[in-house]
Parts: sequence; structure tokens; C-alpha cells
Amino acid sequence: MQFWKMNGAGNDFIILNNLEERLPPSAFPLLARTLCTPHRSLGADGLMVVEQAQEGADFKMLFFNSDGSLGEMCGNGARCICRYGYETGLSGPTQTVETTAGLVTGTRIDRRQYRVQLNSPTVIRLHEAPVVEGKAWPCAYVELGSPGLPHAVVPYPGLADADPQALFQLGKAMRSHPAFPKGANVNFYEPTGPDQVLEKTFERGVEDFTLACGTGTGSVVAVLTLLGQVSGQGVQVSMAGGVLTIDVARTGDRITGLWLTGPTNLVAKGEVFDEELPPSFSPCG
Ligand SMILES: N[C@H](CCC[C@H](N)C(=O)O)C(=O)O
Repeated sequence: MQFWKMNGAGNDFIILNNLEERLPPSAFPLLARTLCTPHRSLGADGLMVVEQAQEGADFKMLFFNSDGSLGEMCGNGARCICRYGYETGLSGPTQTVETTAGLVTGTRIDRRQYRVQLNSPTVIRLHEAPVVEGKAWPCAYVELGSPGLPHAVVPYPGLADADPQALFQLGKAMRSHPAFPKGANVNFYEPTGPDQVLEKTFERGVEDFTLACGTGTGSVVAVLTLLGQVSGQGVQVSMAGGVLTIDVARTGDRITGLWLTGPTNLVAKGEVFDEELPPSFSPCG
């Protein structure tokens, strides 16, 4: 089984081309859980599987979190898979990728920089206030695409110096809060200057903070644009793994376009031999 290991601003992924591997879809959750485990395997935040597109796109991307759950989309993953598509000849310098949440288009800016147009918000609720341990946390709720990828957008003054343990507990509680029936990726943010935002995201399906979250930054900037707190053009979002840039198109109260730009890193191309996988996965099985 051939793989690529890539990351976008430290949000890391294993990519398998199922046009070649021809694994049954039922294999992917276990494969994701196994291969994404750090120390014992390759380790990653998610597994992306390249499949045949149904809708005239260049290819289809299936995204599995490290716990094996299916994610509707992944912004950093989409940027990486667009580079994969370009470098393997599945697509040209612009890419059309079918995802569970809908079509995503990509553009190669240079060897390492890729921009994707994220799925536009299908739900934006600006005034949520889930209660965690007796305290209400004013926030917004966003879904990108359909079926939508869920994001909570939570202002957190003092985020840069937040106590990691307290933030982890709050992220974990909000991620599964009954206010968010699909669960949610929980994006804590703090504006740091004009069109500059600091963000830390607790991810559903990883159940921890990741180094960056592309759809999370898009959701934060969509909300801040509607609230008039950023311009929506070239908004720089700093995460632990790097800086991502978001551009927004808006018509009145509606966000009609969201673009995510940032770096990709190709770490390795190789062959999977993980001997903890069931024999059916092994070349000698
Ligand atoms: N890190 C990803 C989002 C993964 C979504 C996943 N955690 C889920 O909720 O299924 C991104 O760059 O957009």
C-alpha cells in the first residue's frame, strides 16, 4: 500500500490513492485509526483517501479523522490533496475535488502554497451561548457545506496565555455540547491586530488541539467579517503550526465565498507495512 505523508501548517495527513489500492470502503475507519496512531504507526490527524469522482470533478477525497470517524471536509487536507492531485497528474494547476460536504476547488500558487475555495457556510448562528459547568460561553456556530462540517467560534480573551489544561477541558466539553448535535470543532480565537487573529482549535475526531485547522480559520473569519471585526480580505490567522490566510466574499448578511491559502509540506512517500493491520491489508496476507 503506497502512501504520502503531508501536512498543511502542521495539520498532518496520510494520503492513500484508492484508484490504485482498491480497498473496500469498510476498511477505511480501521485503517485511519491504525495508521494515525503516533508512536505505533505513521501518526497523523487524519487519513485521506482518493477515489473516483461522481460529479465530473478531478477526483474525490474521503476524509477520516484519527479516531476513524468520517469528516465532511478538511481545509488543510484539501490544500494538501490538491498538491497531491497536481503532482500525481490527477489534475492540472487548478483542481476540482469532490468532498462529502460538496465541491472544493483548488489553485496551485507555487510549489508549496495552495489555495482552496472552502464550502460556503450553510448555517451561521451568531448568538449561541452553551453553558459549561454553570458558565455561558457566548459564541457562534457555523457549518460549511452540505452535509455541513460543524464549527463553534468562541472568543477567548487572553488566548495566547491561556492555561492549556483549562482550555483542553473547555474544548472537550464544548466539542460534545448538546447545543451542537453533530458535535463541533471548537475554535478559540482572539483578535491581535487589524485583520490579525490568533486561533487554537480543539478538533472533533482527533479529540485534542491540532496545530492548525483550515475550515476552522475560515469559520472564524466568516463570523468576524459578519460582526464587522475584520475586513474579510487577506485576514491572517496564526495557529501553533503556522499562518493561514482567509479571504471572504459577502453579499449583505450572507457569506458567498471563503478562500483558504497556506503552505503544504510533503514529508514522505512510501509503502505501508504496519504489521498491526489485519492480514488482509498486508502484501503477504
Ligand atoms: N483540520 C481540518 C478539519 C477536520 C475536521 C474534522 N476534525 C471533523 O470535524 O470531522 C481542516 O483543516 O479544516
